[in-house]
Formats: sequence, structure tokens, C-alpha cells
Amino acid sequence: MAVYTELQEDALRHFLTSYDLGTLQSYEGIAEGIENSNFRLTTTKGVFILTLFEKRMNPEELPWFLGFMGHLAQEGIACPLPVVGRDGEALRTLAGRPAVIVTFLQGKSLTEYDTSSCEAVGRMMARLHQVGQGYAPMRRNALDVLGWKDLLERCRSGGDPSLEALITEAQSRLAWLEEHWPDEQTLPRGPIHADMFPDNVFFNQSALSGVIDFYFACTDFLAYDLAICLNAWCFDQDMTYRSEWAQSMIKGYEAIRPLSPQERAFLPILCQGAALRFLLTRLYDWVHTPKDALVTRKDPWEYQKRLAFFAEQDYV
Ligand SMILES: Nc1ncnc2c1ncn2[C@@H]1O[C@H](COP(=O)(O)OP(=O)(O)OP(=O)(O)O)[C@@H](O)[C@H]1O
Ligand SMILES: N[C@@H](CCO)C(=O)O
Repeated sequence: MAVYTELQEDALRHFLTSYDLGTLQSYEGIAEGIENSNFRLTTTKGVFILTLFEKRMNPEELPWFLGFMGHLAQEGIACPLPVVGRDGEALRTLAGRPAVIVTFLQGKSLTEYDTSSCEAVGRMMARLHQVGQGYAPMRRNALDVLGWKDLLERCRSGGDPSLEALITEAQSRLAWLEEHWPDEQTLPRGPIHADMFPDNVFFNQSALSGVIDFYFACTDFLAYDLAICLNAWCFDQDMTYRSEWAQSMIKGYEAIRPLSPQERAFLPILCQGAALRFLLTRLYDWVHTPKDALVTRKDPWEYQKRLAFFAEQDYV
């Protein structure tokens, strides 16, 4: 389910008159995704994605995201390019929501992958980091250590013992990370994707064909982005860490942008931070999403296991 806002055909046809995208032939809501309403549009000029941004998105942040995607696309990263209307603007309003049309990317996300897909993700991420350095505007990561603390303070167990245990564990992991997290100056920073999960990376046959969903992108440690991917890609269904996938991802990354000795040294801590970040956003949603909501809640305990794994290692 990810069509929260109904879209009337007349309104869409009128909306499209602001663009040079030809005439609407068909449109359909897209079920995947949980944050925003997405539609696939087919016009006489091709296929496009229309996103209506829902309540969790602060509209003032949108120009940063759209500018970043536009910059990356122009630099050859296979990501959606925001389409501008005849007035040169990409961001408009439709059905009372901020709305944007982006180019459609071919390919599908993988449900099964291997060392070569992980290596391809590493390479693409390193290129994204390199060309991202040319994008000057900054956006603080709202899900940094301070943001984690805030999320955790707003989670209550409601008397559920398994939630109680998870919250207690998260508190002690957070306290440890607050002490050990690197200072801003310690590691190279820049714009990062910050949510490059398998569902956000497309492959055509075995070749990586694109990356989507830049709405958590922000300015942070470049190696933190890699740590997020090591969490998201390098564990089996049964939560076994697949070091050969991780090594392939790091190898792919370093083929383009070698990590500094400092980045290498901090990687295990960054991996713990990344695990805690997804544990906490999932925990927050778990606690705050009504059980009968149409959205499927993601499992926070999967990230408790990843966090426990990384906390026991001093290597990645
Ligand atoms: N540029 C694109 N090209 C092709 N398909 C796209 C594109 N953008 C989005 N999609 C399709 O729409 C689906 C939902 O997109 P997305 O993941 O960005 O949703 P969301 O609700 O904004 O984010 P989240 O995954 O954080 O819930 C994707 O899984 C993909 O199938
Ligand atoms: N990738 C996130 C969801 C929102 O981007 C998660 O799996 O928790």
C-alpha cells in the first residue's frame, strides 16, 4: 500500500499541461513503498513516476533532495531525474500535496543476490559519493545520534515484555555509541543516500541499473552510508552475517574510492550505529502504527540481531 492520496484523472491531465510530456495514456498507483503516494504514468513521451509527498515529508526539504538527484543524474549516476515543467520548476502541487515527476528507471530490485551484486552496489555507492562532493548544499541528518535519542525517548513498551527488553537494550547500546561515535571532523563527510536497501536498487539481468528513493539522503560520514549497506545487504534471511558479501561490497567501493585508515578503523562502530538507526525507526513505527493500519510494520528485532553481531566484532 502506498497510495494514500486519490488522484482524479481530470486533475492529472490538467497537471500535465504544465509539462512538455505529451498526453496521458494511462496511470496506476504503485503498491510498493510506505512513505509517499506513487503513480506510474504513461504518456505519449514515455513512462514516468509521479510522487505525491505525504505528511511525514517536510516540503521545505524537497528542493534539497530534488537538487541532489538532479546533480547525480547529470553526473551519470543512474537515479531518477526530476522533470521540470515549462516554467523550469520540478516541484508543484497536486491533490493538495507537494508533487514531483521523475524519470522512470528500468530494472527490478533483487530478492536474491550474491557477491557480484554486492560489489556492484559498492562501486555505485562510491561513485555517488565522489560526484556528490560537487553538490554543495548541506542537509543535517535528522537520524543522527541526537535523533536516535529523541526517537527512543518517544518509544513506550505499553507493558509488552519483549518491547521492554528491546527498549532497554537499545538504551544501553545508544549510551555506548554516544561515547564512541566519531566527531564530525574525524571522517570525510558529504551527501549520502542513507537508505540504500535492496528494495531501492534496481538490476537489469545482473547489471545494476539504478538507485531510487533519496528522501533520507543527507550530509554525513561517507563511510556511514557503506555501514548502512553492510547492514541491509550482508545478512542472510536467518540473520547470518555473510562476510563474503561484505568483502565484495567493500572491494567494489574501494575500487572507486579507497577508504582511509580512519574510515576502516571506525567501520565497525558505524555499522553498530547504522543497525541502531534502523532498529529505532522500526521500533518507533512498531509502537506508533495502529495494528490494523494497512501498512506492514517492519521488524525491529532484525536490527537488534545485526547490532548484537556488530557489537561483538571489532572488524567488518
Ligand atoms: N524512478 C523510478 N523508476 C521506476 N520505478 C520507481 C521509481 N521510483 C519509484 N519506483 C517504484 O515505486 C516504488 C515505491 O517507491 P519508493 O520506494 O520511493 O516509495 P516511498 O513510499 O517514497 O519510499 P519508502 O520505500 O521509503 O517507503 C518502488 O518500489 C518502485 O517500484
Ligand atoms: N529501509 C528502511 C525503511 C524506510 O526507508 C527499513 O528497512 O527500515
